[in-house]
Amino acid sequence: MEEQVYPFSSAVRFESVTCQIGKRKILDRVNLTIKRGTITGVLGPNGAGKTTLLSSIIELRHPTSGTITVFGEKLPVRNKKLRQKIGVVFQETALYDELTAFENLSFASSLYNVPDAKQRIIEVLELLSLSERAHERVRNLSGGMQRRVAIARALLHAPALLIIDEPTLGVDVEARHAIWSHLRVLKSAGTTIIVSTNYLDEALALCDTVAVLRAGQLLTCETPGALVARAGSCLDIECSEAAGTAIAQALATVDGILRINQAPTGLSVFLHGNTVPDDVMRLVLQSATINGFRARGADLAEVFRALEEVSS
Ligand SMILES: Nc1ncnc2c1ncn2[C@@H]1O[C@H](COP(=O)(O)OP(=O)(O)OP(=O)(O)O)[C@@H](O)[C@H]1O
Repeated sequence: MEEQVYPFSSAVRFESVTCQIGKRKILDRVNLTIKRGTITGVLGPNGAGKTTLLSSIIELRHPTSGTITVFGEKLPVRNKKLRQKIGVVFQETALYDELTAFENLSFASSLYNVPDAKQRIIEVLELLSLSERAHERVRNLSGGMQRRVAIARALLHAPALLIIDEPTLGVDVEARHAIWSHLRVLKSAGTTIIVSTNYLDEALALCDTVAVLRAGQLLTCETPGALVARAGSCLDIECSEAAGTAIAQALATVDGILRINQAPTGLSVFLHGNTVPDDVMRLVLQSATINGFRARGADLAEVFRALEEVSS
């Protein structure tokens, strides 16, 4: 894929980056530019290479070939200055369960020599809406709150770039929204954020740009809206197999229909972003009797299928 060129200066730039283990390419000639002050989602199924991509920015993985530039410095770098600009939250929160949120942050700030630590801890707890629970043991906090404590810890040294592997993995819906909202606030304060995710709704809700990885290859890098528009919206129609065949025939030549997937229990009709579902439903009802239908956005698997159709 052609590299996306942005008018703004970049926080991170991957140029033809390949990470190979044995014969296997975990990342395969990835070209990607991440703008400063944006939230970029790295989206892909399990094993796509998301964690490897994030780890390579902090030099836990080293490319076999290609170049990674972070805030203008080419990796590998030998000074600690660059590392101090980056905060990282990986899937394991690695908090001390028996310590309070405040004590966890206090311990971390002593390790990283955070200046004016107490004040900064109060600030980050406030930022993540954790002040009221600051003196409770971490093991008594919900999964979502523990995740927020981990994010607070990564922010202690006020990093310009925050990298989070699966920010809302295993947290409930309410906590997901709270985390997204905190990340948006951080972005508006100028922090560049990179998150990996398996969830399309997370990418839609949170990200300015989505880099889609599959088997180590960057399939595309675009806005979440553009990504979803590729797969369009979908009408799931419940009907008999015979009715499904009749509907598929009736819709075969209709403009604005991307594709039709037929199954014995009905069919899924994928519509172009501009197509009005009600117009299509009128044609459906004229051509056969159905048991029911629902309109929905495309899911991640369908977005991948749409991308595969373009690249094949
Ligand atoms: N050290 C290693 N040795 C061999 N294979 C590895 C190693 N590290 C990663 N892999 C493989 O590389 C692929 C990409 O791994 P990675 O963890 O980057 O994917 P991911 O997209 O983050 O997956 P997940 O969503 O499951 O976290 C996987 O198939 C993984 O098994």
